[in-house]
Amino acid sequence: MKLYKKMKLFYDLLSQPSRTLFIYLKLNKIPFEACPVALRKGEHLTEDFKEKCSKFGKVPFIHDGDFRLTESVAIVRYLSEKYNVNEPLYPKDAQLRGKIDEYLEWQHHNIRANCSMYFIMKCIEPLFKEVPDKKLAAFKKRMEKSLVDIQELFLKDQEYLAGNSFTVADIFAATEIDQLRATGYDPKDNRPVLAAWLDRVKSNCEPYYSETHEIVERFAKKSKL
Ligand SMILES: N[C@@H](CCC(=O)N[C@@H](CS)C(=O)NCC(=O)O)C(=O)O
Repeated sequence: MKLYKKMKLFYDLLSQPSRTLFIYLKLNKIPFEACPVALRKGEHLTEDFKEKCSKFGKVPFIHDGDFRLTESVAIVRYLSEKYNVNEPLYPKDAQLRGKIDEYLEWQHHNIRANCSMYFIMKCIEPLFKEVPDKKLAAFKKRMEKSLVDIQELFLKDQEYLAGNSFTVADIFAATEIDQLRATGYDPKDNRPVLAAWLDRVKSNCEPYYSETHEIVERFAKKSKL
């Protein structure tokens, strides 16, 4: 009998792309061994970690036997090919996939950069140094511009980011946008289009959405105290 080793996913649920991959794997019923890495404890900062685990010293990453891969978007593409689970979250159809990839390329310098920088300025940097109000305001402005773009450039005439079907692009975006609640900022406020989309994405991902966002929920509650 041939014994297959399960792929290992290294992640921290406080990391947006980690939550995306966790949800993606669960929705596609791809078996994996969950290997949490506690970023807050600095478990990823050692040279040993970089050499043996992830050359970039970041999560998420996978070990699939001897094969190691970092970068969440690259991992989704690898998994969709390896497990042939393209439909419906990352369809093979050239035009459908083109639209998903359009968002995935756009997000790096927009939603990903601007929402995570606001989170860092509001929740992480103050643990080490004072963040001037002016600096925080500048990051807030960029983050809000990205939210406007999501509504106006992507959701104007369609239900989801890449068309009228729920895809992996929506999972990537929702995990970034929802994390803003941990800073005490509700991205749904005064944005009915974005709010309705976020609710749709969440219900497509349940029960894994709630499972992976428990930590965001905890931060959000704390931010209101
Ligand atoms: N582009 C990467 C981003 C990876 C990344 O920035 N991970 C963060 C958590 S969200 C991390 O591990 N940060 C630890 C550090 O930079 O020390 C991906 O999509 O996988």
